[in-house]
Amino acid sequence: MSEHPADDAPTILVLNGPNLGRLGKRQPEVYGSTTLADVDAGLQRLAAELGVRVELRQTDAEHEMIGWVHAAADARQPVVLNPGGWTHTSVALRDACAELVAGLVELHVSNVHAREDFRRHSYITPVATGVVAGLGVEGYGLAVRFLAQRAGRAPRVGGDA
Ligand SMILES: O=C1C[C@@](O)(C(=O)O)C[C@@H](O)[C@@H]1O
Repeated sequence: MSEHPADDAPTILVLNGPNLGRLGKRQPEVYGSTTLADVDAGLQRLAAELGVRVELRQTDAEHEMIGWVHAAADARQPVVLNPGGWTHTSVALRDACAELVAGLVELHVSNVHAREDFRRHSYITPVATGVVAGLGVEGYGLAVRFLAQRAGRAPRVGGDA
């Protein structure tokens, strides 16, 4: 456990797509009452514990998100991505994500498989390392923990076999 990440500590990007800036007030019966600012605060505490950096961002603009993914690909950074509605619509975002090499966790706060049919198809899943869905905002921390472990910065979830 380290309070201050080392100079070479990896930065895990936590990228959020459209409407996720409204977490906390948006359909609380589906997405809960935690805001994205609350999620960020929790992730910063976790990052300090794991010895990594976490940078959380949100945008409603697809070109901005694609630019962030390109930069993450060039910098070989691990990414947690909640693509929001682009999950089900965006070939362009999937093509950008296909370039990521340091791990991509696709994350959904809600259980997309228990909702409308159109939410069951994701353009992102085939190019993701794995998917977290339906665990509420807790999923963000689990995804960060997984990517930190993958980067060699945290004990394996469940311990070493
Ligand atoms: O905006 C969102 C949020 C979501 O990605 C989730 O976090 O559960 C699920 C998507 O279907 C939806 O469009």
